[in-house]
Amino acid sequence: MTTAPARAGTAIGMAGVTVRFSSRRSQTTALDDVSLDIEPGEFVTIVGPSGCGKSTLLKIVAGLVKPTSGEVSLLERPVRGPQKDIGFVFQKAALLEWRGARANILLQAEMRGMDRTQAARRADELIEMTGLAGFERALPHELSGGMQQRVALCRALLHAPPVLLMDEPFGALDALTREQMNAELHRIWRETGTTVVLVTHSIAEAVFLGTRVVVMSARPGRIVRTFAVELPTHRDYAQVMSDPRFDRLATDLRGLLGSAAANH
Ligand SMILES: Nc1ncnc2c1ncn2[C@@H]1O[C@H](COP(=O)(O)OP(=O)(O)OP(=O)(O)O)[C@@H](O)[C@H]1O
Repeated sequence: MTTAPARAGTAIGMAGVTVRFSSRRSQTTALDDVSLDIEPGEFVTIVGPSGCGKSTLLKIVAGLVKPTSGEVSLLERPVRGPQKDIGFVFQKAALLEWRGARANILLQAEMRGMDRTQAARRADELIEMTGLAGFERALPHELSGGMQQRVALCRALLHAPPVLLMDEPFGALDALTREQMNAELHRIWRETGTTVVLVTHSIAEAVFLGTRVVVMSARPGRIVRTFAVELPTHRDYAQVMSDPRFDRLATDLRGLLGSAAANH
């Protein structure tokens, strides 16, 4: 499997980022003075109450939303518009209903004008890696929710982006499928070396996947605290769940977020 290119320096940099949305009737401060540096190869998970600006933070990095003030960089270059060096996975897989799984994955290649042979090889590697083999031609409605998200993940990884942004990608899945997807994503992250930023409402998911957990406050979103996750890089789901270090961190996070926001 091709690994994301190793890069020195900062993968994502945010300094004093504030985002205000204005309409004729109201003004919302979604992010307030957010500063965060993410190193290449990190897996940063972001938790916080609903509406605190988590999705906005990802969109800022992707260049889809412009900060009202502050600086954002991706791979040490200032973000001035939509970024190509990223993959983005949303809560809904957003697949084309009339295309099979493999053709949906290859959409990424078509949009980017990638070399067809190389893209096809990469698609097959990813299909293998995510357990989609045998379902290449299946249409989205013939796939389970978990499989649809696997297709979306493969599509986001097709061009081997150095940075992968994920906005509650497993929020709509049942608990068991979600655990499986967590374990798979963790393995894919280890194998590819991609820098990942994942937004989640699940404390368990944040701790299991993260090398660092960022906790945000209710709107206007600020970073309350970041926690380094003191768990081995190689993680087994069942083992992690019974690890006292997991329990301690999950308890700390729950305390910070308050029971209303916790969805463990
Ligand atoms: N394009 C927009 N125009 C106006 N307001 C917006 C826009 N995008 C987001 N907001 C507002 O900014 C705030 C933060 O939204 P955002 O979607 O980033 O929060 P979130 O933490 O991801 O929420 P959730 O956890 O519920 O998905 C919300 O109050 C939202 O209504």
